[in-house]
Amino acid sequence: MEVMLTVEGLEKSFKDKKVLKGISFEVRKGEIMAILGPNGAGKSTTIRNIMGIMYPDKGSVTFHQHNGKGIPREKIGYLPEERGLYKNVNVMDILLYLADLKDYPLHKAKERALMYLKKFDLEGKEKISVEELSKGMGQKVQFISSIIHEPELLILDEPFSGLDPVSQELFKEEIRSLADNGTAILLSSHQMNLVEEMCDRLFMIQRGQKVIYGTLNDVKTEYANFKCTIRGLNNRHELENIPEVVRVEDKGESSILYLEKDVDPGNWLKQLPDKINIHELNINRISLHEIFIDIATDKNLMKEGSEVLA
Ligand SMILES: Nc1ncnc2c1ncn2[C@@H]1O[C@H](COP(=O)(O)OP(=O)(O)OP(=O)(O)O)[C@@H](O)[C@H]1O
Repeated sequence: MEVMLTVEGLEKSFKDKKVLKGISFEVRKGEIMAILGPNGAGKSTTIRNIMGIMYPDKGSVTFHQHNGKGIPREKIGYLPEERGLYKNVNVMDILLYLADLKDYPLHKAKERALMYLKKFDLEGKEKISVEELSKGMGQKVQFISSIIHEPELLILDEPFSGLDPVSQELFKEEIRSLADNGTAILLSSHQMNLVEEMCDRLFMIQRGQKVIYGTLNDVKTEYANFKCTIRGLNNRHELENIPEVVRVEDKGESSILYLEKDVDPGNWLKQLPDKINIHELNINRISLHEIFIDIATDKNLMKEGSEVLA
């Protein structure tokens, strides 16, 4: 797949604090690349450096063959973490104004604005002033403003925050459909369930450094060992002594058994001791949410220095 954006060796310090310590990744045409990490990890700083809101101390950002100040910004759409549109302007005017700033033809912008307002349940709201919109409605308008000019690269910083579940679904579907139509998407979000459902590849930062980079499948195969949830009263010690169990978490009447990497769940089940009390049993791979918590809290299911590369 064609590479749209290349981020190479980004380093950034604020005063004497180094916030980015050599961040490198790429975003390809038609894919959703998630950028993940705990609060303060450096996601928004990375995005701001890509957007030219600030410039890195070291490293480069290349969009197609352009870099630095030569990047054609009209081909990029950006939904910043900080929400905010001009307040006393009506919805259509602000959308047309922002499309015009990207040199997008007015008649096409108007058509697309009406189409998207309808899609996001804002039909008939084009004449009302932005300050009359609810927070979620405002966010929908801001999202529309980031895609109205048909950008080739779309950068979304926390697009789902503050949205109700129905609106989250609408955003999710639209983002997926943009990617399917060729837009390269860089998505930062803390909603791991949504990321897991949507993204093709992911890049995880911890303290300004890469900890994971790869396809969702690779990451799950590499880090997401199986876990077995058993409902039934059991002695923790006995559960811990079952072969290939790494750790056991007690949840009252149920226990979660985390299994070693590369365990074949079918074979593992066959050798469960008879004395284990089982009312219900589930085997699943660890979710992205759990992988994230493990890394962010330094519990580390991962081995030192291991990484997945696309
Ligand atoms: N303008 C700034 N001046 C000084 N420090 C900053 C500035 N912007 C960010 N930082 C610091 O850089 C680090 C990374 O911040 P950043 O906003 O990139 O994190 P983030 O991963 O986006 O976090 P969150 O999930 O909380 O949005 C933090 O320690 C933050 O305090």
